Amino acid sequence: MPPTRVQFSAAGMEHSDRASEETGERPASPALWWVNGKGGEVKWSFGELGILSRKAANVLTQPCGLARGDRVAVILPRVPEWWLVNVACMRTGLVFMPGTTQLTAKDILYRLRASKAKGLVASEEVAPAVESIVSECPDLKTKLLVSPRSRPGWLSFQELFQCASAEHSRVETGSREPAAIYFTSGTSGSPKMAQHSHSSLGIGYTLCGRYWLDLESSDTIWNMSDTGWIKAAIGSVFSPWLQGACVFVHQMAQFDTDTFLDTLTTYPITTLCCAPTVYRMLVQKDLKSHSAPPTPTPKKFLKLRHCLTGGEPLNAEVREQWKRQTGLDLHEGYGQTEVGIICANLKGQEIKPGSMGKGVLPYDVQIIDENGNILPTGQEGDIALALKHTRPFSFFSEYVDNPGKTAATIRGNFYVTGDRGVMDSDGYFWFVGRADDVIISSGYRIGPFEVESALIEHPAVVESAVVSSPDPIRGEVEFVEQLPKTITGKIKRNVLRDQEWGRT
Ligand SMILES: Nc1ncnc2c1ncn2[C@@H]1O[C@H](COP(=O)(O)OP(=O)(O)OP(=O)(O)O)[C@@H](O)[C@H]1O
Repeated sequence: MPPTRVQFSAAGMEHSDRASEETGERPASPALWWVNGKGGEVKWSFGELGILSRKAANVLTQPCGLARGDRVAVILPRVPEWWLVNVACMRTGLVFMPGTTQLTAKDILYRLRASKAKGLVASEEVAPAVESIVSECPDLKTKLLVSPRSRPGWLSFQELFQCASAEHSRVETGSREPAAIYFTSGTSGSPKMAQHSHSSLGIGYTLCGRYWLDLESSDTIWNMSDTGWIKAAIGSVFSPWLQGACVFVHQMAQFDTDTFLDTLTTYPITTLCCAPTVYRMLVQKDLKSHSAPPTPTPKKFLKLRHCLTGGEPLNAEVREQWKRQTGLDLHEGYGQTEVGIICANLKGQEIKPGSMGKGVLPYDVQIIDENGNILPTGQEGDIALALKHTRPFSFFSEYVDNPGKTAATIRGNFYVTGDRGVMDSDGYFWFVGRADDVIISSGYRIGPFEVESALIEHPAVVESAVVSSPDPIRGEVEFVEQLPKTITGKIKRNVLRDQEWGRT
């Protein structure tokens, strides 16, 4: 690995920091470049990130009293401290458990109790929700507030950080030791606690950073994912830093398309990663004046060259409009909290509109039947990953405290994703739907995504969701102002289905 790359775990990171400092080969661009649109700006080199994260590590272990293996819930918006606490947890062997600030008191209670978290790092906006439930969390021993103001009952990150030492001896964590717990989106039920190791995060995202995100140390990636989801680990921590690339963050109070487009014309962002919902909103605007360089328009994107999306299906119509208006392809990835990226449209590969691309390394992706047999190309079945002799190094370790659910993901020699799809004769995968969402009508199996993609072609339809309904004759489509979504922005088809079936 070239010396400009940052290696994880913390041991590799410190070694790499030092080696590249000595040879002067550190990337010119910062490790983290944060702006808030109100004049606030933070730029940290990899060396500064090293020093500051050692201070943060001392805050977590000394005044907070947390120790290797303890679970720490981190509920912060996109503030620079989120990145510090993330690296500090790696250095100290603490298990990082991110959560979005959109969590309600009930959600936080569920997460703290289910995980038996010992520590909590939160921002001011979630402090009242935490205070309303904290008496029901007997395992929680420390609450750390990231805010310029202090608050009774909380330790202050800012105060402790000021006087913390920058000397810290990292914990020598093992490759299979827990590094993080991610709660899944909860699209199909209660969120599950997918536990990742220092190997699955630390090494697992190398290939994704190099090949799907196409990052090099001269790149700057803007990944819009909320800090609470694994997509933030993929696009805002491990994949970029393993390539020595700069992570760009714009902390917007609220997403708005004008600010978004202005950011791309102001900062040298080369790589953009957003949920399909964001692209669906953007293509409603006139983007012609925002094309990629070298088009000489006054408002061109400064450096944008590679656009990515994932998390839910991308309709071919949206991809076409984005390409037509900006001149840029959208490279879709398909993945899961549990195993990272499974299929993707890699740079240089032909994109087949509507397909989520080919299986990516280190996985052998197959379509299988209910008995674990590989199906011929063109036939719909369960999307699965072949398990050879050992569990792939990039796999989650388990669903915490849920051996039944962990075991249910295995069928014969395969890990089953829970999604249905088809592989064509060129090896491209086509998403049909989650196994639970597939609609059975008059004996036919209908993938909701295919119908949704047809509906969205109509100019009056921004987005669509198709679910089954108990009336076999009724075939009408309902027009609504808004679709129910998870806090990640994914359409909750299970809520629509429950409405249709009178289960709400
Ligand atoms: N490019 C994509 N195309 C279609 N579906 C996708 C794509 N990327 C991700 N998905 C869907 O998202 C799922 C993974 O999402 P995530 O790990 O956030 O949990 P979730 O399945 O949404 O939540 P839960 O497991 O709690 O219901 C995939 O299994 C798939 O159903």
